[in-house]
Amino acid sequence: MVAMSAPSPAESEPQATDHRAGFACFVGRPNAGKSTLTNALVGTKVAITSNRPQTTRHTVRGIVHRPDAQLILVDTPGLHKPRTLLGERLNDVVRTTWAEVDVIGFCLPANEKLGPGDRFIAKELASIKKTPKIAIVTKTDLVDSKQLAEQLIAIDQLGKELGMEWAEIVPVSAVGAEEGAGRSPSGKGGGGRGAGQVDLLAELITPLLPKSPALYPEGDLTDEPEQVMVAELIREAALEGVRDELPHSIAVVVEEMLPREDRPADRPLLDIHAFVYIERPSQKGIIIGPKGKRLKEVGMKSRKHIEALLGTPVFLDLHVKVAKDWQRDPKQLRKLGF
Ligand SMILES: Nc1nc2c(ncn2[C@@H]2O[C@H](COP(=O)(O)OP(=O)(O)OP(=O)(O)O)[C@@H](O)[C@H]2O)c(=O)[nH]1
Repeated sequence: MVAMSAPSPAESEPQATDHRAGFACFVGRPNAGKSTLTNALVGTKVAITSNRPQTTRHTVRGIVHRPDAQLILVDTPGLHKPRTLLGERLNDVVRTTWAEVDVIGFCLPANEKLGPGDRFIAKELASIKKTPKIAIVTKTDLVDSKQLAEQLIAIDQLGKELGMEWAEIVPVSAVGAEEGAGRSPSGKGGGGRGAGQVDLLAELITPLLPKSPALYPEGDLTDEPEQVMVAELIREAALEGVRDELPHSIAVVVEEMLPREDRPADRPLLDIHAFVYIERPSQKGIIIGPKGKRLKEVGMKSRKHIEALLGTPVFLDLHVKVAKDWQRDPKQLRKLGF
């Protein structure tokens, strides 16, 4: 790090010396609201969200640009009991990330009592001494103020029990703050406060980041390759409405993204060819649906999101392929990007 000099009398560029930049990650059990919060902070849909647990596979970085700081968000999968090789690798990814970031945000939903899953993560967090931890109470729009207060106290106590000091305990609602969040709040709490609370969170994280000039060019929202982002959006659409046993069996790989030739400059079209991988032939029918209806819907839905992300019209060509037991096969895992 560059040593900071004493404030110059001219005070010509205070922002340059006070600027901070660094990495933060959100942890918490599945469904705690990590991806939604990442999107709300970044202000666009970069991490996939779903009402199903453990949908986040790739470490998607969202970049928050503020006048005084650049916050790079690393979105990790949930930490859970590993049952497969994939599970083990995901847990390794999580722990490595925790040790490397400047701040950890521990997400705890306001509407669910602290459980064994939260304690398991909190214990692991307590063992990472150096990284400051912020407790983030998510989904505050789903509870009343009494329930929120109880949760804040419980979290404070949990920290004390584990001999861990929270740098902050911050309540947030991402509803109303995120473009595309779309789910309506229950009306119990203060819906619509979302954006302000999310900004406050960014403000509280900023002083915990090291002093540094911006690390990414202004305007960059993520450094994930576009193909990975596109694959995530397709996977999200494919997961919608499928039965519980399927989510872990779906992987998406974008094989090719090419601008269509012979198009006038003002009417470009991007051809995207992607494969939806499943583990067993019996799962094919579920994904494709009667007369291909489901797959068509998946294509239409994800195409809209992809077009919004890339800012260009897209022709999406989706194929379903069986990659037998890909979760247990290291070679297949590598091929699928894990
Ligand atoms: N009402 C409300 N719902 C929220 C809020 N934040 C997230 N949710 C919902 O909670 C569910 C889970 O949110 P995610 O952001 O996908 O949770 P996650 O922690 O990233 O989940 P994994 O990827 O499974 O680890 C989704 O249905 C979200 O719409 C919030 O502030 N208010």
